[in-house]
Amino acid sequence: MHAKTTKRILLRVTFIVLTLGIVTLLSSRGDQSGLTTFVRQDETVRKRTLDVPCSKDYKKYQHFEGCTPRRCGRGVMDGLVTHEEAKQLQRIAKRGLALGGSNGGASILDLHSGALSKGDSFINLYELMKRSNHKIVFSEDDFSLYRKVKNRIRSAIAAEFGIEQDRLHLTHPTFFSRMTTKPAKTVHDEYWHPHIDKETYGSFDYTSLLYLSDYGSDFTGGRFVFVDKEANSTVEPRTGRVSFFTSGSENLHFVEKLASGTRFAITVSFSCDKKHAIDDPHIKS
Ligand SMILES: O=C(O)CCC(=O)C(=O)O
Ligand SMILES: [Fe+2]
Repeated sequence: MHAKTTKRILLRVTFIVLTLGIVTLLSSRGDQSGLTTFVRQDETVRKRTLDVPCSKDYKKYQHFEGCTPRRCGRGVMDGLVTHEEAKQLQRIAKRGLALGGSNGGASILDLHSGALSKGDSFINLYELMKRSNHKIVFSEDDFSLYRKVKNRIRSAIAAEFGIEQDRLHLTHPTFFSRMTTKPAKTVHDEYWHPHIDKETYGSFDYTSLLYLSDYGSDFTGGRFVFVDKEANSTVEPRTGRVSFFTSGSENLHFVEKLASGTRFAITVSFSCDKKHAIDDPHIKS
C-alpha cells in the first residue's frame, strides 16, 4: 500500500475513534440540560458512592467528634432493603395516609410524632388511634419492620462514613411521604424547592431516603436531584432503594415535580447530637 494512503486511513481511523470517544463522554455526562444520572431506575447497584467536599458551613455547627462529617458524600444501595419489605412499608404508608391526605400534592405521615397531613394542615394520627382503641392503623409488626430497616440503614451509613453506629441518633422528623400531581395548596405541598436538609430540619447530619415506588412506572417526574455546579445529578427512585448523604450544603437537592402517578418514600435521618435523638417509633399507650 502507498504510504500516502496508509496515512490517510490512519488519520480517518483516528478521527472516528476521537469522535466516538467525545460522543460517549458527553452522553455519559448527561443531556444538553446539564443533567447527569447518578443511579438509573433500571439498574441494581450494590453500592454506588461519591465523595463531595464538605461545605464550609460545618464550621458554624457544633462538632461531634467521631460523628460530624469529616468526609462528605452520597451513596445509593439497592440490596439493603428487600422489595417485599419496601412493599410492606408502602402498605403501612397507605393505611396511615388513608386517614388524612393533603388537599395539595404532598402528604406526610410522621411516624414518631403522628403528624399527618389533612386538608390544608395536619392532624395527629396517634391521638386519633388512641380515641378509637389503638390498633386501627399500625401493629407492633409494622413498627418492628420500620426499626429493622432503620437499623440497617444506620449501619450502612456508619460503615460508609467510618462512624460507630451508636453515635448516630435517629432524629425528628422521620416520615412517609406521598407525592402526586395535584397542584399545591399550601407551602407544605411544594416539595420541588432546592433545599439543604441541615438548614430545613436543623438536627439532620446524615439524611437517608428509602424509596417505596418506581420512577417510570408508578410515576413520572419525581426524580431526586442533587444541585451541583457542573451538572445536576439525579437519583431515580426504585422500590427498596436507599439513598443517603451528608445533610450539609454540599448536598443541596430537590424533588422534580411529578408529571404523573403517585410516589411514596420514607425519610429516615440521623443526628450526631444526642439532644436531638428520638425514640424508635412505637405504639403510644
Ligand atoms: O423524597 C425525596 O426524594 C426527597 C425528600 C426530601 O428532600 C426531604 O425529605 O427532605
Ligand atoms: Fe431534603
